[in-house]
Amino acid sequence: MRGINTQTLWKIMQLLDSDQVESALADAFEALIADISADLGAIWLKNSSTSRINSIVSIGKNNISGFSIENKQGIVGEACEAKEPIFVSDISKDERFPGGKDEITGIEIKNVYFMPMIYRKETVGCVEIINLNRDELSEEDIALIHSFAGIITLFINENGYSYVADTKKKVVMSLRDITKDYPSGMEITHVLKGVDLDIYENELLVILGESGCGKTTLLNIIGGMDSPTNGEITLDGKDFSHPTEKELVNFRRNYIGFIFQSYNLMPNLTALENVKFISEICENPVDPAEAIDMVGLSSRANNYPSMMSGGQQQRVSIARALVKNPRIILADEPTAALDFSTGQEVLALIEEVISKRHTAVVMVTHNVEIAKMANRVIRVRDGKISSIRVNMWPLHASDLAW
Ligand SMILES: Nc1ncnc2c1ncn2[C@@H]1O[C@H](COP(=O)(O)OP(=O)(O)OP(=O)(O)O)[C@@H](O)[C@H]1O
Repeated sequence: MRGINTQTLWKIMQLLDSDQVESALADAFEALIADISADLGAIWLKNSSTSRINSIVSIGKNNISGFSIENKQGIVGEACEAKEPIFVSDISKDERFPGGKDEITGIEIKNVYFMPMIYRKETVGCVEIINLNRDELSEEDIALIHSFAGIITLFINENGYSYVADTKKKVVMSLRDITKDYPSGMEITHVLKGVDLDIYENELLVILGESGCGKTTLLNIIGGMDSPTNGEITLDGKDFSHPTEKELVNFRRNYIGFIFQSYNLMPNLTALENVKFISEICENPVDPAEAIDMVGLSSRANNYPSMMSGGQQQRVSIARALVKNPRIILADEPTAALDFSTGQEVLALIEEVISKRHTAVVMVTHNVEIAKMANRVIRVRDGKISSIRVNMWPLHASDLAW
């Protein structure tokens, strides 16, 4: 019988001395999923104080980790209660999956395997393995899943690691099955191939991915600067899939703040004027002087961009985003042009904005260190979200190092 392969074992071993638990769990889980050729999966943990079961790591195209399951409900809860694995070989024939779909994610699944994680007779969570097309899991696959669940259960208990559910998360924007095609000559380039994503109030969502995978395209669609080819968008629960040009302009003006790598300030306007200029075109602005004060630049309010350092210019651009009182701030590589300590100060400011103003910040970066301060990290691969990780213990910007 096949054992856990060296790479998966190595990833699991890394768990033992990792302070980035979700990240290490996700890496180990990703290796297991690849090893057994499964499509998607999630690791769920039980919150011992509420019995709520939350997905803490998910691998695959859907935001499974954004979900939690109320006490004892759902099939994950069923597996946890029964303390027995549940294998559903064809969910279209199982009444627990109405319409032949997973009721939480809406994904069309062929089969799914739930392996409860049991420590000293107590269930601490569940490993879920999802196959979109495959018929059966082999005995070897099941043995691997069992070994994996056993090892991570031990690890989780050794480390006293548990999940505290956040029940108050409010979705600002939802994207469902978003695609984006660009014509290139006689061909069509499929840049986004079905993205599902919820953006929550009061969170830092970091988007990582290789160059050319579609991050900026996704950011542009979230910001209303580009339209998807297909898919649905909801804003505060209302459909926004087919906005008129006027609605789009209003959306960009009032809903979204932008922070760019290159600041994009008007050179002939002072710091305060750059911020005022934006405040005059939106509906519900903050006082521009207050926005300048919030970014710690009151003494520089009358300076022109050329008289300011890169870090100070980026602070002005944050004030300019803030002054709109936006629901979402989009930040495209906001620290890429800054040295380490200035970049860290800018990130600390972004952290403060999220905590004080409850704004969602969606940040694209190539810097994986920054992902450690995110509430969630999504990885885009070849036009799809390949994983979403919930970071239970985000670091403060001041604790980052690169
Ligand atoms: N307007 C466009 N017309 C045609 N192709 C485009 C257009 N915009 C982007 N693309 C293509 O879409 C793909 C994804 O581009 P995108 O800028 O979203 O990637 P990215 O992940 O942000 O890359 P990077 O990290 O290098 O900024 C690339 O192959 C790019 O060439």
